[in-house]
Amino acid sequence: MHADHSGRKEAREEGWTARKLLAKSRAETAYAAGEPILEVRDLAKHFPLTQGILLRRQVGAVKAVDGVSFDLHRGETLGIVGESGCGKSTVAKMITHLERPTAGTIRYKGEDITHLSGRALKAVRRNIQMVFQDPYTSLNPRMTVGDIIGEPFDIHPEVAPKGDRRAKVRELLDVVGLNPEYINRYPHQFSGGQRQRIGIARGLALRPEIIVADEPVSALDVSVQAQVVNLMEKLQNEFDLSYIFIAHDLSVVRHISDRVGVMYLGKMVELGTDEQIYEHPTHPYTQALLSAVPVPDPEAREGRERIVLEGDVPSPANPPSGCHFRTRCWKAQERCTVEEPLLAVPETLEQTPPDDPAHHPSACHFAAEKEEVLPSQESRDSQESEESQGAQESQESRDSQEGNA
Ligand SMILES: Nc1ncnc2c1ncn2[C@@H]1O[C@H](COP(=O)(O)OP(=O)(O)OP(=O)(O)O)[C@@H](O)[C@H]1O
Repeated sequence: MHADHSGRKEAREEGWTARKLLAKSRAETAYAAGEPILEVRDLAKHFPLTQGILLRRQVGAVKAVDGVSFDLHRGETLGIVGESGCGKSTVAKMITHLERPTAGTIRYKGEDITHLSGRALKAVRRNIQMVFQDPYTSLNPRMTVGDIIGEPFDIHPEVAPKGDRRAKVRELLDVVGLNPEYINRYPHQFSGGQRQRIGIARGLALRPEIIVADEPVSALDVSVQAQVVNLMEKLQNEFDLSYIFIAHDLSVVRHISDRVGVMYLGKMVELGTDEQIYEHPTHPYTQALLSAVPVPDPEAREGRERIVLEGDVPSPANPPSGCHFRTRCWKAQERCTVEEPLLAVPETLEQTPPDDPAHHPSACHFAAEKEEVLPSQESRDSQESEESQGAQESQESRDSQEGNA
């Protein structure tokens, strides 16, 4: 009986292993055929809101991320942009397994990694590293730079055996443009830009394939921001890296991104190539964000219309029904209250040819390029209709005068 039981167990385990191997080889085949390196589908994170001290009752949830989908291709940089609190960092934390998703899937090279744990998770984590926002707080002030950059080797000793570590750290310092002689210095002995280089060196230590950079330059002076962005571009080419580059400002990601996703209140509202987002935005929120980007050329600045959004971003604990942006949108209508627009090529733009830059996913029932949608255009429309009504009335009065004559 016992022998029979263990025999069945073995057979079951063999079956599992065979199924796992089959799934893995299927995943690898799919990836080899040019699949995205990372696929994120319907990702959600709802943080429970609780009440009471002893009996913590859940009274609601903060919908920090609420159904976000995108792909990342090898060697590509996907910029993710949106105002503070829209869920960018939570997306980054779920991809790097610092937060567990409430729903949705994350696939890495075709393999579902959403709920991995133990050794399998450790192996994947090596390939997906994070660079944090604030180089002033993310580096331990009591550790030397050598220890900070070399710390990931404690978890993955196979990458750098003990005797090799200092040499590897020196190499990494050199790669990010810092003097390898600084290996024994402490974070406070470096400037902000240098500290972010240390953070990047640490992110590179395990030779990852994907780096998720959560606002890596937001805490730096503008002049230093460009240097760090340039460094990240150089490293991308050198190490064949794919980036998810998060920022709250569209102008920061423009230089480095191949594609850009715009987030608002837990949702991705527009996704497109550099040209589609910056030159042909169709979602009112993207248009508003772009209108706030500083323009150095005074002539271009003069001809530009600024869209000032009214009100604050609503609470993700109680987002508006239908379209989350409708409470601040000048185009909102009844349909926006009841029907949530999905991130897809909108009905209003379906007739445009696929190679038209306006033809890209935008979560708006009334998506259209800016010149057609600005309030000034609406007022021009009503002026025109008033004028045509006036013209019609004067024609009628002329006709009646002629008739009288
Ligand atoms: N652990 C948590 N518990 C409860 N709510 C959280 C938690 N982490 C984040 N939130 C909430 O989720 C929402 C999204 O936060 P998140 O940090 O992802 O936004 P963000 O776009 O990255 O903003 P920022 O640029 O300010 O970091 C916010 O309303 C935030 O308060």
